[in-house]
Amino acid sequence: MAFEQFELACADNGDIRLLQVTDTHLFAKDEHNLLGINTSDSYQRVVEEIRHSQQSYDWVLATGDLSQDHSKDSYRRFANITRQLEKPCFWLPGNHDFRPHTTALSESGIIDAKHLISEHWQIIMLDTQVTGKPMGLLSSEQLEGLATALQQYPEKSVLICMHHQAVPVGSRWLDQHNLKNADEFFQVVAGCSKVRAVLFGHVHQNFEMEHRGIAFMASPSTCIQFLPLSAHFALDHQQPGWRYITLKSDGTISTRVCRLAERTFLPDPDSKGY
Ligand SMILES: Nc1ncnc2c1ncn2[C@@H]1O[C@@H]2COP(=O)(O)O[C@H]2[C@H]1O
Ligand SMILES: [Fe+2]
Repeated sequence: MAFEQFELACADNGDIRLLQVTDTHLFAKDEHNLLGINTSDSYQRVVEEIRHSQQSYDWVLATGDLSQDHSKDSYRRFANITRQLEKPCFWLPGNHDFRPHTTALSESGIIDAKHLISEHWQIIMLDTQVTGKPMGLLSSEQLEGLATALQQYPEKSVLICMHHQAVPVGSRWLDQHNLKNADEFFQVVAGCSKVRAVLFGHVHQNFEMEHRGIAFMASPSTCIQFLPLSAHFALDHQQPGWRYITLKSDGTISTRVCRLAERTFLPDPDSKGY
């Protein structure tokens, strides 16, 4: 199995400049919220802040859990807010996404391609969803597609994106919902020294760690934040955020996480989960 390919143009200096938004958890209805945060308002504020920032980016990557209520309208809402960024957006599914209704994404201009190719880099967007379960798993088709992509362009540096964490983030309650066959994933990437980074969502926090020579990076959600290194479910009062990533032509990466400055979005302190 091979993934459908999409050619990525680079900036004048050869860089691939990315913006990651993740875990928007949107609803169809304007007034619905997740643990006290109106997820539409928080994503809209994030997009406004990105528009006002000086940082340039050419492509948007959305790394799953775009919807919280499974509705087609929640995916239309995602596309409508994301459109304001005025850059092409690629997406991959998280555990909360509902595949029969994600068709609303492509109908609204969000790009479905999962294998993005540029002169010096390839970006591979993997599907780790197990329908109805919070944990992640790479199917044999996904592992085969990954292996095929790595073999096809052995000279290109690689960024792999997926929703779930392939390495523990250090919170017991959250790490039980991890990528269950991370060992199989590592077997496939072990054959390729060009894998530079794995970018993920799901953990609703800024996380950066090097493991087996690969940079693992997760980013704040655009809505609720989980408290890092907590054994039990706990929310953080940090604000919604996003990440910029620059893939340079020499195979190196520079990255930066940003958050909303004003403390507008505060979750319900009595939340026990969702
Ligand atoms: N209190 C909790 N304990 C364990 N898991 C939870 C709890 N609350 C929510 N979850 C699950 O953990 C997941 C982590 O992030 P998600 O947004 O994917 O969705 C969350 C839920 O599926
Ligand atoms: Fe998730």
